[in-house]
Amino acid sequence: MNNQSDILYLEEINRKVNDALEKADADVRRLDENYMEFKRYMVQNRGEIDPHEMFQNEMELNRMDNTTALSASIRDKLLKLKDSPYFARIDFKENNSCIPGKYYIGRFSFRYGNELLIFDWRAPISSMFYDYEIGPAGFDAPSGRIEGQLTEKRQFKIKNGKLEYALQSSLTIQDDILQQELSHTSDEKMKSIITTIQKEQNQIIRNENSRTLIIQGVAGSGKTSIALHRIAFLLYRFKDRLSADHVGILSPNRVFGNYISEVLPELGEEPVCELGFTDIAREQIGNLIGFETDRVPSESNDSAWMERVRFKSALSFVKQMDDFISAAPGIIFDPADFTYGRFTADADTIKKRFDAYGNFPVRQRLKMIASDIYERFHSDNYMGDDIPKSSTILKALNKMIKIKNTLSLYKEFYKYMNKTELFIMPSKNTLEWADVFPFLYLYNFYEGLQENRLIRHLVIDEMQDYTPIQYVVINILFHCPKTILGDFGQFINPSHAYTLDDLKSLYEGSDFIELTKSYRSTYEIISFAMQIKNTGTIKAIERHGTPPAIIRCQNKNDELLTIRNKIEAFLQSSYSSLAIITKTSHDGKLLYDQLSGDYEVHFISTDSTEFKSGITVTSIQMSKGLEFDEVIIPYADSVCYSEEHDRNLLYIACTRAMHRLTLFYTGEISPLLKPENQTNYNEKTRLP
Ligand SMILES: Nc1ncnc2c1ncn2[C@@H]1O[C@H](COP(=O)(O)OP(=O)(O)OP(=O)(O)O)[C@@H](O)[C@H]1O
Repeated sequence: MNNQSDILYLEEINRKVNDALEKADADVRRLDENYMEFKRYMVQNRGEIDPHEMFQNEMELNRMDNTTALSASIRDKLLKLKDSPYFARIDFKENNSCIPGKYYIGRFSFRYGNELLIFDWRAPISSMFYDYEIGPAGFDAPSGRIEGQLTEKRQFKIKNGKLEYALQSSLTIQDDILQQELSHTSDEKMKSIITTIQKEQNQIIRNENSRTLIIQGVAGSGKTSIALHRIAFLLYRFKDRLSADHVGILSPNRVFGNYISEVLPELGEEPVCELGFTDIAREQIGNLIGFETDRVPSESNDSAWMERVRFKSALSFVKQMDDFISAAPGIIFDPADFTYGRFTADADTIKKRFDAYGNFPVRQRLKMIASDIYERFHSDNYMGDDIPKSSTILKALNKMIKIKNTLSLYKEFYKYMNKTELFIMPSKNTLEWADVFPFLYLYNFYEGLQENRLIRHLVIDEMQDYTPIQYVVINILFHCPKTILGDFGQFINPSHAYTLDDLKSLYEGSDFIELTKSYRSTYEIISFAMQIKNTGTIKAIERHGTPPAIIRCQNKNDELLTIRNKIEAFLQSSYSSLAIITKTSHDGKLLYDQLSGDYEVHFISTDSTEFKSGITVTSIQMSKGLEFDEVIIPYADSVCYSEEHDRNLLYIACTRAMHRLTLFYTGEISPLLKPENQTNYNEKTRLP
C-alpha cells in the first residue's frame, strides 16, 4: 500500500536528516577538539596561570563540556531518526482554515532550517494520532483547545531509512499493527510502545493535572510501559523545571530495574533515579539500627511471624500508631520547672510550648523551647546577670524526656497496645523488615526524617506489595506528585491485610484509573489464567496461540526429563526467552543446579541485578513484572499449590508468558487447576 508520494517524501526527509547529521557530527568533532586543545593549554601552562584565571578556565571547560554533551545528544537523536524518522502522519484541518496541514510524528521532533518537519510523539498535536479516528478531532495547544477535522491518518513502518509499509489507518488496521507488535518474540529489555499506544493508555501518559494518579491494571495491561512513557511525557512537557534526576521510580527489585532500563534512553531521555524501600530505609536510619531484609512469604511457615506481618500491614495499624503518637507527649515528656539564679521557666509554660510546637519532631521542639527560654531570660535580664546558655537549657529539657530513643519508644508502643508479643528483634539492635517503616514513622515523630527535596515526581510500581504504613512514610519523605500503579490481583504476600480502597484512602483527592485489557499474553493464556483466578475484570486481546498444556509426569525424575525436553524444543524454536518459574527460590535453585550443567541457564534470585534473555529459572516473587516468550511451571501439584493464596501465585506465574505456557506435575494435580485444562502425558520421555 506504499504510494509514490510516501516514498518520495521519505527520500526527502532522509536527505535532510543526513545533512543535519553531517553538520551535527562536524559540530561534535569541532567542540571536542576545542575542548581538548583548551585542556592541553591549561595543563601546559598550569604553573603560570594565576588562581583566578584558573578558576575562570575551569568554568569555561565545564561550559564547553556541557555544550559538547548537548551536541552529542542532538547527534544521537538524529542517528536514531536516520533509522526510522517517523511512524505516522495525520492531516488536520482546523475549524477556521480551508486546507489541512500534514503532520508527521516520530520518536523525536526534527527541524530543518525554519521548518518543523517531524513532531515529537509527545507534542500536543501528536495526541490526536492516539485519540481520534478520521472525523472531528482536537487537541490542547499551549494557547488553548484547538478543534477541527482529522482528514487523514497514515501509519508507516520505516527501518534502516526504508519504507516497509504505509497504511491508511483505521481502527482495524491499528489493531493489526498492535497484533503484529505483540506477536514478536520478547526482547531482552522492555521496549517503547509509541507506535501503538492505546487511547486509554494515552490518557494516563498525558495526564498533567493529577497530583496523585493511582492505576490499577490487570496483568499485562501495560502499566509499567505506561508509567515509563508518562515519565518521558512529563520530562518533555515540563522540560524547563523537570529533568531525569528529578524523577524517581520505586520498583520491587534490581532485576526489574534492569529490565525496564532501556525504555527511557530509547525515548531520548536520561535514565531516572531508581529507588528501593530498603535503600530509603538505610538512608534514613543509617547505622542507628540494623534490619533484616524481607522474608519471602512462600518460603516461611512461621505462623507467629505471619501474624506479626499481618498486624503491621493493616490500615488500622496506621491509626493505632497515630493514636499512640497523639498520646506520646504525655508518656514521654515530664516537664518540670527550670530555674537558674533568679530566672525560672515553669513546667506549665514548658508544656504549653511543647504542645504548641506539635508539628515538629520532639528533638526539634526541645531545641525551639530552649531557644525561647533563652530569649525570654535574655530580655528579662535588666541587671546583666549571668544567664544559662541555650545548650544548658536544652540539657535540662532533655532530662525531662523519659524515653530516650526511638527504639525504646517503639517498644513502648507495643506496651501501650498491650501487644508486646508482636514486636520481636531477631538479633541485637536489628529490626524485622515489617518493623522498619513503623520504626521510621516514630523516628519522624521523635527525631525527624530527612525529606527528599530532589525528587519532583515519584513513580511507585507494584503498589500492592507495599503496606499502608510504608506509604505513610513515603508521603513524609516525598511530597511531590506521584504515579502509583500495580495490580491487587497480584498480591504476593498472604499476610498482607489491606485493599485497594485502603490505599486510595491514604491519597485523598487522588485520581484513579482502572485498566482491564491485557496485552502481553495470548487469548488462550489469559483464559487459562482466569480459570485459576477469576479477576472478573480482565479482557484478553484477540491474539491467538497454542492452548496452555498441563503435563502429568510419572515421578520427579520424569518431570525433570520432560522439562529438559521442553528446553530442547525451546532451543530449536524461534523464541528468545524461556522461564521456568517455581513457587520458591529454594526449588528454583535446586532445579537450576540440575539444569545448569547441560544448558546455559540464568538463575534470578533476590540478589540478582540483571535480566537476560535465554533460559531463566526463577521464583514467582522474582518473576513479577517480567515477561517471557515461553513459561514452564513445574511442580503444579496438590502439595505445592493447595492454599487459596496459591491462586495468586499461579496467576502471576502464568501471566508472565507471552506465547506459550506449560505446567507440569507429579502425583495429584493442584486443586486450583481445573481438570478440563489437563492434557494427559503418560509416556515416559527420553532425551535425544
Ligand atoms: N499499546 C501497546 N502496544 C504494544 N505493546 C503493548 C501495549 N501495551 C502493553 N504492551 C505490551 O504488553 C506487555 C505488558 O506490558 P507491561 O509489562 O507494561 O504490563 P504490566 O501491566 O506492567 O504487567 P504486569 O503487572 O503483569 O507485570 C509488554 O510487552 C508491553 O510492551
